[in-house]
Amino acid sequence: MATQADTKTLLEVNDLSVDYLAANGAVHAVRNVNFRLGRGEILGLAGESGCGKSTLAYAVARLLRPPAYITGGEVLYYAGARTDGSTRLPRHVRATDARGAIDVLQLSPRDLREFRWNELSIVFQSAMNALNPVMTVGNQIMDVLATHRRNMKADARKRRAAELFEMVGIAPDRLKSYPHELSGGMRQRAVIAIALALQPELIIMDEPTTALDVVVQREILQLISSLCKELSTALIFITHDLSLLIELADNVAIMYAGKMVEKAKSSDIYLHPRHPYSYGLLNSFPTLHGPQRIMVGIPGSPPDLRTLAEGCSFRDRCPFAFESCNHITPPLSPAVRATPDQLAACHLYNPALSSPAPATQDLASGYENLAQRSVGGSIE
Ligand SMILES: Nc1ncnc2c1ncn2[C@@H]1O[C@H](COP(=O)(O)OP(=O)(O)OP(=O)(O)O)[C@@H](O)[C@H]1O
Repeated sequence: MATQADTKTLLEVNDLSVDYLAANGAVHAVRNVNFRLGRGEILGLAGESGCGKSTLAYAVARLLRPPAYITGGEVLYYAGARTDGSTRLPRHVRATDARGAIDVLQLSPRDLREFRWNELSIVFQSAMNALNPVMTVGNQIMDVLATHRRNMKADARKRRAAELFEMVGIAPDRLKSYPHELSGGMRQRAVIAIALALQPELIIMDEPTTALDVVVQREILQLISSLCKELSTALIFITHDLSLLIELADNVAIMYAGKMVEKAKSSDIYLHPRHPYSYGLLNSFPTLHGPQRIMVGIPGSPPDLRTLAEGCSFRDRCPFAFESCNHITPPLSPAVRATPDQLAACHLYNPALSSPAPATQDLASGYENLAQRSVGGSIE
């Protein structure tokens, strides 16, 4: 748990759970998730569709609406002073608990607004289509500044808008353009400029580039990650492009059935994924660099999130599942000694239940055997 002395932690999520209360039963979309995000850290969230990535990201920003309900846990935010010594939150919002944290889930609606605008920016999947079509993009940026930086004079707002456009690689004379006069890539860059306008400490991006072609997607994501590095802004981002995620994020968290099943440095996940699901996911994408692997998809599909029992949720699709996986839920914990920061929720790394821990090659062989059995028509 972070303490006041731990100045590197920006966000700490403890035991967070979210349900969607649907007519046919509660969907347990996020289940007891724990993670910590450092200042300026880029964390990529990956996992198949429906595994709870967006729900987790929106829960952290407290953006969920019914039928979604946060059923447990806490989201702690360590505001701290910025590198320039300033702090933007009003004094009463900064009021901290003994650990020096703001409990985001307990903020009043007014304080939450202050928190969101000053500390956090969110870029949604279709953000570039959410720009106001009857207002120039320049005026949209200046509007944000006028509303939230009341002391800023009109000239300074103009200068700041031009500076932001330059930062995201658009010529400042395009500030006079209306959204329809900009290409998709430029509109997305304008959205990023707006997200950066108030110098947030944390940006959350949910598939920010899905509507763009792959070349522009890559450019935009590279721009986002280099700006975050330059400005020491922390970023949580979700994209289906796992190879890009690994390239741009410092750390990657893999989600499955509402749980975080692996979290590690990008390079560790890439070179030696520990959780069989992470291995399967990585292997579903062709890679240009790094170790050659035979591509084998993960058989089956994710479980119904309304009827989850104890045990590992991945067991029915896992080539390595054994007895304990059926009834003991594996905790997210260090997998092997060589990479202590690499956490995996898998019994294969628990010496009390299974030994020895598998190497990446063993994971590969397990999937290959499964594929061969499947081709031979003998898969159970
Ligand atoms: N309004 C809703 N009512 C009921 N269930 C929902 C609702 N919204 C999402 N869910 C369910 O919650 C689970 C998690 O969804 P979520 O969108 O967070 O996953 P995701 O990993 O972000 O998926 P994607 O990559 O497709 O965006 C899914 O099973 C989904 O069907």
